Amino acid sequence: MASEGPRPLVAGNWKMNGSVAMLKEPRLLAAMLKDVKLKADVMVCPPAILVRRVKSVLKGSKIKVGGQDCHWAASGAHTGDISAEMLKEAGCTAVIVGHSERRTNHGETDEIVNKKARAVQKAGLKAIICIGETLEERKSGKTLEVVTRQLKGSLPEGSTASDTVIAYEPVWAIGTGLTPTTAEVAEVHALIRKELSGLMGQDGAGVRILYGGSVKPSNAEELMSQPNVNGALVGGASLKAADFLGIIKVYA
Ligand SMILES: O=C(CO)COP(=O)(O)O
Repeated sequence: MASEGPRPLVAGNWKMNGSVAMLKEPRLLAAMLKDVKLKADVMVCPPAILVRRVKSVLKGSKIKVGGQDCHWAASGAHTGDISAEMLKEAGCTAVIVGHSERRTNHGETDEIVNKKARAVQKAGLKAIICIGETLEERKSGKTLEVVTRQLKGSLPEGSTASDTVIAYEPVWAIGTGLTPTTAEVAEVHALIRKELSGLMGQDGAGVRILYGGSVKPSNAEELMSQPNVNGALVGGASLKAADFLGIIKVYA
């Protein structure tokens, strides 16, 4: 049973994967979901260069398209970057910001993530803000402290339930096949909910809190049934329509 709360979101983060040949997967997914009544929103976040093509393949389906990152400025001298406005024009309704791979590989701090999230919200899109502890931080008992600090630092002032999604992704669970226990997931999600209520007031209850990190068809049901887990951010298992469907079906 999926847990109570805001309408869930299952989002697939393709990361730096995808090609024109791979467009058959979202096409297949749209066909498979055509007559399924879902209690969740579904989204795919391909590399920016594929957004328009994925959008066109998904035309007429319920599946939404999101970006994986953006610059905090709307335009300007930022070679190699793209803005939230550009992703919006290409058909995105959300943008992931602060993924741990961006934080680690591109030195993104909470302050940078906050600016990016604000730019996404200003463009009229949903910011999917990622937070999560490293293995070292978990082992030294710092998980709750780290998650609280990242949340407070990365969430723009004035965020609302309709323009904000939080994704809790323990860094050590990403792409490793490892997941926290259900009790550990529930503990962190409860903390995030409490902090959101403190920061946003009543709106905090309506923010979707996704779990991400080695979500697969075989563990999705158990993870998604934890209190305050309102969907998933899926990496590897979102690349094949059949696997992604196996996760989405938790909400069918
Ligand atoms: O980082 C993730 C999604 O953003 C999770 O990746 P995996 O599902 O491949 O572990």
